[in-house]
Amino acid sequence: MSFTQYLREKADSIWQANHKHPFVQEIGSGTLDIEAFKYYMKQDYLYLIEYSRVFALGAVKAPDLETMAIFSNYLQSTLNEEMALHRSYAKRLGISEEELENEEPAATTLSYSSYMISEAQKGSLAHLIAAILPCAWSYAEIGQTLATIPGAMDHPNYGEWVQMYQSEEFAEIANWLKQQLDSLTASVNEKEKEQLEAIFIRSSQFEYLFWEMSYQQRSWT
Ligand SMILES: Cc1ncc(C[n+]2csc(CCO)c2C)c(N)n1
Repeated sequence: MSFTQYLREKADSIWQANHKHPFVQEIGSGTLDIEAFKYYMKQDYLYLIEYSRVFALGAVKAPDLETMAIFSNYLQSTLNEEMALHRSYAKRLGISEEELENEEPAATTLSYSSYMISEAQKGSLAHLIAAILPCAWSYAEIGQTLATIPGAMDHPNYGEWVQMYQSEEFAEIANWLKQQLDSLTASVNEKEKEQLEAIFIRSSQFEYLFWEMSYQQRSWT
């Protein structure tokens, strides 16, 4: 079994809880409260700004030009494609760009993004990837699952979101990160594997907390 498959199995109960979370389920059924979605969009925009910085750190830590170029491509596609969807959604939902950028991070947004940046800064490239892989991989998995629900991709509010995350492009990002982590861990010792597992689990738990925060529209209290 590959290391990333091992991580996926270790985190399975958390990932199942993410799939079953009412925020995710109600995006699929189209019944999610639009105010919760607006709250999510504003917080996720802040999260993606910090996630982009981790891709930039990936380019800094890359061992060769090819890897560096791929991290730089992902940095540009997050800033200009994934975040463009947030900007266009926001406009449609009546949230201005100014409001998006001036949103205050909620406790979970701040702790999740600070956690990723901290692991990315202090660790190796493998640590950096372990921190961001659950984000890319779980969204690809969720997008593909929701896409099988009749009508989910055509829903006036949530259809575009499902279309984006079920796309081949996002599956490719997750697959590339998995391949990198598998090859970087081919010759690392057990102690380092345990550290990477702890990071992967922690980010998977943060994914759960992010759905929960959004569903409750909870900031700091
Ligand atoms: C809390 C949260 N977790 C994961 C994603 C999804 N995501 C973030 S970056 C990326 C890959 C590169 O664009 C993906 C799939 C999100 N939007 N918000």
